Amino acid sequence: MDQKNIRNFCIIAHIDHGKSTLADRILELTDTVEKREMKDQILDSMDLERERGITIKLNAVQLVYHAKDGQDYLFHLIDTPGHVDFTYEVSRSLAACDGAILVVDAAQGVQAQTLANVYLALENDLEILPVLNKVDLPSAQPEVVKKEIEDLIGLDCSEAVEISAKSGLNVDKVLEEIVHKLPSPKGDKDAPTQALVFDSFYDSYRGIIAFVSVKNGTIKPKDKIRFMATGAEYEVTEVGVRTPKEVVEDQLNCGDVGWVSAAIKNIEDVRVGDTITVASNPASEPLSGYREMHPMVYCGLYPVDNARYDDLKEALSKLKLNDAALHFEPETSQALGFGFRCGFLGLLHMDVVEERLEREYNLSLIATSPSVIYHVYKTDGIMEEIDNPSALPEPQKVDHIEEPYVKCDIMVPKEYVGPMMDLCQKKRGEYVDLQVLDDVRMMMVYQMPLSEIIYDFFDKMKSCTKGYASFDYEFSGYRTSSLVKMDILLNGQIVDALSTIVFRDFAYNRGNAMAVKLKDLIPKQQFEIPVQAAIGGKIIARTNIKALRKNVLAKCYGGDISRKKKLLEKQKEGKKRMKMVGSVEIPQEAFMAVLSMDDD
Ligand SMILES: Nc1nc2c(ncn2[C@@H]2O[C@H](COP(=O)(O)OP(=O)(O)OP(=O)(O)O)[C@@H](O)[C@H]2O)c(=O)[nH]1
Repeated sequence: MDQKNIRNFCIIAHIDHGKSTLADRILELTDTVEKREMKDQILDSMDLERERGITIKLNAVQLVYHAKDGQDYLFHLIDTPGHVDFTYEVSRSLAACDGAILVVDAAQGVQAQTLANVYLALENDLEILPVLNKVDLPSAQPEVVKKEIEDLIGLDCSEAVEISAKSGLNVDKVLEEIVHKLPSPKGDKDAPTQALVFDSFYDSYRGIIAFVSVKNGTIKPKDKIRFMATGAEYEVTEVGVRTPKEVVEDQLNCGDVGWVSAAIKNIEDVRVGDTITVASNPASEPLSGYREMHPMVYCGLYPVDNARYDDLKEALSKLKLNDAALHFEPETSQALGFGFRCGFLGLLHMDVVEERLEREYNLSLIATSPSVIYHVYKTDGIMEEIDNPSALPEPQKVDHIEEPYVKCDIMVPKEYVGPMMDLCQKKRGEYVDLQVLDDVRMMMVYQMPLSEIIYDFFDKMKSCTKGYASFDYEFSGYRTSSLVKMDILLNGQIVDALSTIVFRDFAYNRGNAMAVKLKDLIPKQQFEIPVQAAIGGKIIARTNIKALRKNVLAKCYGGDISRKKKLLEKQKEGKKRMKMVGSVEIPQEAFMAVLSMDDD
């Protein structure tokens, strides 16, 4: 198709404003997906996404639109996630596009991630098309929200289409707007090939498949391609697009968004953000890639069955192809054995990775409590980056510790400013600014320690504002804090995987809350187990898990052996996610206790 009839765009929005629903309607209206195959949120192809109702991965699909001017247009649509943890996916999608549809919920108005995603789109020089969604809702106020978009973002909304992605109202008008208002790709078909790798995944038959946006030149089977960052070369076996089914094509041209298969077996060779060129006529420069993402949150992942260490290693390498923001390196724990220290962009990301490893790679895992990266300045003048509390040097060797801070932008209705300020204060937040956004809302700006945000800030914010607040944060630097390592002892033994780094003034409360929570979570065993929290050898909290004398076989009168077997099986099932540490069996939940305890 003629390059001027191609439109590459993505849909951006705050979480739940209706991106995936709009994508569904667009696929329907363009007959991309047959009616009988249509299901809700069709681009959310992972089971996990459908169950949770959120988009985790970007998804690219090609469709043909017969426009009112009588011409056919080729659209490449990329659906993107809305949650702050997946901003990395969004920024990659944006770099593959020329335009973006900005979906704003006409009842909720502009939210924190609406702004964050618009800024990302502007950084990538994208043309932005504002669309007001959910106008079917009685609470929708499209005119008010349009004004909000104009005032807060500075986008002209005089021609913004008012739609209901749910019913399909006016979605046809959005398609026409895409044709008339978004630009076509600018590249040159005859120039040396430059294709941006924006995603990849591992296919057990074909090897690694790379998703690319071809910015210049072409890619076709038999071409010898070169990954410009790694220098690896492969012969292309097949190219194609997704519609959303995989379709094989003769070649990918400048302006196309599709996949390249080249029997790539070495995971290290394919990096998201790299540029593919053709070795016989190589481009002199790679395309500008993406900002390297640095994980914000770390935790240890260990196989429940130590024998599956190598499987976990392979699974992490494969998953990384599909999730460029995931980092991992081997580590050992006295309590848990061999595993990996993994870095994530946030807690939701961590949760999703763990669940994908379990589902897609059939692993049973123990995850340790999440931690941020601390800068530990030792008395010998050396600074160590510590992402695992148990690796913190002895207190006498530590001069001072710095922790990461983030700048939080919180949008909140006026009546909740008070409770929200209380919450920020409790979380060691430092007030920066308070601005009036419009008649109803304020924007609060705080500097906060990241470690306070990653635990339960989001849930607490939701409950103290009845779900009306939204927030976004970005890393703002390291600051010195009074921090100490808190150890947990079970049966008199320190369990390294349960150590945490806490703010000194919070230590007693946290220690108590942790001991109480562990008492709840660790099942009673044949003997009494003392649970203690300690700082530098000093016990600050203590409780006991009482002994239990439960005989599961007591209920089996007589000699019914099959029933006996069943009961034993059942007991074994229950133990699956348990890890024997010393003489105490600890369930997975206990390692995450810090996330769910109430220490206020
Ligand atoms: N009433 C109404 N509900 C809608 C409309 N569009 C979407 N929804 C609902 O809003 C919810 C969120 O829609 P999604 O399309 O999943 O939102 P999303 O922006 O893709 O969410 P993430 O991918 O998780 O960021 C779903 O329950 C939809 O059914 C609409 O036009 N009207």
